[in-house]
Amino acid sequence: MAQSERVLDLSGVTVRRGGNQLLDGIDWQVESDQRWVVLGPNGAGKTTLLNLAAARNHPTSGTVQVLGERLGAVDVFELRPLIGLSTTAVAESIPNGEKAFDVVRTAAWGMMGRWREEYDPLDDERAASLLRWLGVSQLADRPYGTLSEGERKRVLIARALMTDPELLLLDEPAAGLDLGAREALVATLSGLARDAAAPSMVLVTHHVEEIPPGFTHALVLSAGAVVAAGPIEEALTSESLSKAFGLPLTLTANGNRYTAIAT
Ligand SMILES: Nc1ncnc2c1ncn2[C@@H]1O[C@H](COP(=O)(O)OP(=O)(O)OP(=O)(O)O)[C@@H](O)[C@H]1O
Repeated sequence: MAQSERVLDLSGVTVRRGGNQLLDGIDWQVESDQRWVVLGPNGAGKTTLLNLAAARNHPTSGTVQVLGERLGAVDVFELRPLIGLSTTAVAESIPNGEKAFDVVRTAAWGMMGRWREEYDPLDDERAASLLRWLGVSQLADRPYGTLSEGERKRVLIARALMTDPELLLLDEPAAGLDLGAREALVATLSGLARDAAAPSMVLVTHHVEEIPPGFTHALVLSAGAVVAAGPIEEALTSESLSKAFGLPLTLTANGNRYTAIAT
């Protein structure tokens, strides 16, 4: 994309469910050349926010525009193929017996498992090259249920990229990975973040150590409200993290990686 375009535009967004206020007056804009990390404690509303961005949920009040289309005034089934999504809910919907190759390939049809759909050779090539790019092409014929957590995460990111989306949403992609697998995934996502041809990205995480270099912006959430949002070096600070997590934290930047500890 030569020129930056607005891919997400949330204005005064509130989400209420079952008497709970999940999001409270969120204003947030994401441009196509930005890569955002969303941080906050358990229950802050991160997944709720990602589900709005994924056109999987609607706000109770306020407006959400995704890729220039307003939720509530657009057929979400036309919008969803433009959005690559990797979440626990997606991971849990994949049949265990599905081959890794088909986990990726079925995204072309917006399906979770193979049925009677037909694929053209371009779909096959794309699925194979994504598995290769994520370093898991040797697993193409393995049933999804037999993959390790780290292997699954990579296959799910390949699946999220299958439709060549304009927006890529990753919910805790490094959760459950061992140190080596986490570092390898951070490096892969860093490469993607720095690729000008890659989609706009929003990555939800609990841990600053998991922020891939190349991510440009941060949104810090707490109790459904924005604590800080903007360029990562301005929004991600000891102060914003301490406020969000409710304890004194010191954030340290080591080159282009971060650590945070209680002080
Ligand atoms: N359908 C619902 N009805 C009532 N409360 C809900 C509903 N869905 C989510 N919540 C509550 O809304 C809050 C925000 O949930 P959400 O999953 O968005 O948080 P999160 O930041 O992703 O949390 P975590 O880091 O633990 O995954 C939580 O307190 C959750 O219990």
